[in-house]
Amino acid sequence: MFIDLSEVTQRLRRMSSEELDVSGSYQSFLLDLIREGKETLVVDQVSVWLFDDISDPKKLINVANTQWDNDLNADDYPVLLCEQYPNYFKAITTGISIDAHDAVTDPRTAEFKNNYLLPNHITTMLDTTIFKNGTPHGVVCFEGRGPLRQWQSAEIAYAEMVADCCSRRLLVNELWTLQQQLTKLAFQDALTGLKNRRYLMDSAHREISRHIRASEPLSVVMLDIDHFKRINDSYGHEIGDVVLKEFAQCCLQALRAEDSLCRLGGEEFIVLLPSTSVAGAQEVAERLRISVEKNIIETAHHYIQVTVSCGVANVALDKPFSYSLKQVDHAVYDAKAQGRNRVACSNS
Ligand SMILES: Nc1nc2c(ncn2[C@@H]2O[C@H](COP(=O)(O)OP(=O)(O)OP(=O)(O)O)[C@@H](O)[C@H]2O)c(=O)[nH]1
Repeated sequence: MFIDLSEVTQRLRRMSSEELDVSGSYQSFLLDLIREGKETLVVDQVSVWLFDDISDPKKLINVANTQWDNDLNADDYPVLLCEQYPNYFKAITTGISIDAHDAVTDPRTAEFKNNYLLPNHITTMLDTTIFKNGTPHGVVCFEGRGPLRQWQSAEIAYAEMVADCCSRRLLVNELWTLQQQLTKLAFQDALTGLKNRRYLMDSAHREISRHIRASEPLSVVMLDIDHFKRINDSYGHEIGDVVLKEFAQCCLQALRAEDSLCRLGGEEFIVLLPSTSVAGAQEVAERLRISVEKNIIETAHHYIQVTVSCGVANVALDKPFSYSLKQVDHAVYDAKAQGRNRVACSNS
C-alpha cells in the first residue's frame, strides 16, 4: 500500500508550530490528533499511552483511544503493567519506533498475542515513542486488522511526528498548569489559604466598577484580632499561626460564598460585601464577632479563645479603594479604643 504523506506531514508540521489552545482538554487534543492519524495511515485503531512515572515506569496508562465514543474519566483509563510485557517495554524505552509488520510474530509485540492481538484480530502495529525532556514518556500505537503490512519509512516518519505533537502538547500542558498554580499562589495567603492583599486590591477595583454600573452599595469590614501579640508571646509563634488559620476558617463559615474574605497581613483581615449597605455590613460584622468569640480553638496543649475588633465602612465608589481602607482602619481603631471585641462604624 502506498500513501502520499507529503501533504499531511506538511499539515502536521504547521500544526505543531502553531500556538496551542490549552483551554480544551488534553484528551480532546489527543483524540483529534489520533483520529487524523487513523485516517491518514488507514489503520483500524490508534491509542496514546503514557507512563505512570517517567523516572521509574511501572505501567502504561491509555489516555486516549480512537475506539472511545466519549472522553473517559481518568479513573477508568486502561493500564498495561510493565512486568507483564517486558519485551514491549524494553522496546519502547529504546525510543526506536516499533514497526511490527506481523505483530503476532514480532518479538517486540508477540507478548500481546493471546490476550490482545488474536482476540481483537490485530495483525500489524506501528508504535512510536512520546518523549519528555528527551526521555521516553509514552507511546502512540497504530494498529491494523486484516493483511500484514510492511510499514514505509514515510509512514513511520509521519507516526513519529504524531508522537512529537503529543510530546509538545504534554509540555505546554505542564507549563500551563504551572502557570495556573503560580497565578493562584500570587493571589493567595500562604498561611491561611485565603486570598491576599494583592487579590483584594485587584478585586475591589473590579467590584467598584460593577457596583457603579448596578447602582448598588458595596461595604467593607476590617477584622483585627485582639491582643494577638499576647497569643504569640504566651504560646509561641507556631500556635499563633494555628490561631490565625482557625480564625480564618471560623470567619469563612459565618460568611456567604459571595463575600470574599482576604488576609490583609498579620492579624488583619478584610471582607468585601457586595450589594450590601453599611447597616447590613454591621450585622455581618456582629455575626463574625460573635462566631469568633464562641469559637474555642483547640491546640495540642491548650484551648484558646480570641476576640476580634471590627470596623465597618461603606466603600466610596467615587474614590480609590485605598480611601475606604483608611476609613475602615479608623473604625477598627475606634473599636479597639472603646474596649475591643466590638464593631465600630466609620462616620464618613
Ligand atoms: N503567629 C503569627 N503572628 C503574626 C503573624 N503576622 C503578624 N503576627 C503578629 O501579630 C502581632 C500583632 O500585634 P499588634 O499589632 O501589637 O496587635 P495586637 O497584639 O493584636 O493588639 P491589638 O490589635 O491592639 O488588640 C505581632 O506580634 C506580630 O508579630 C503571623 O503570620 N503569624
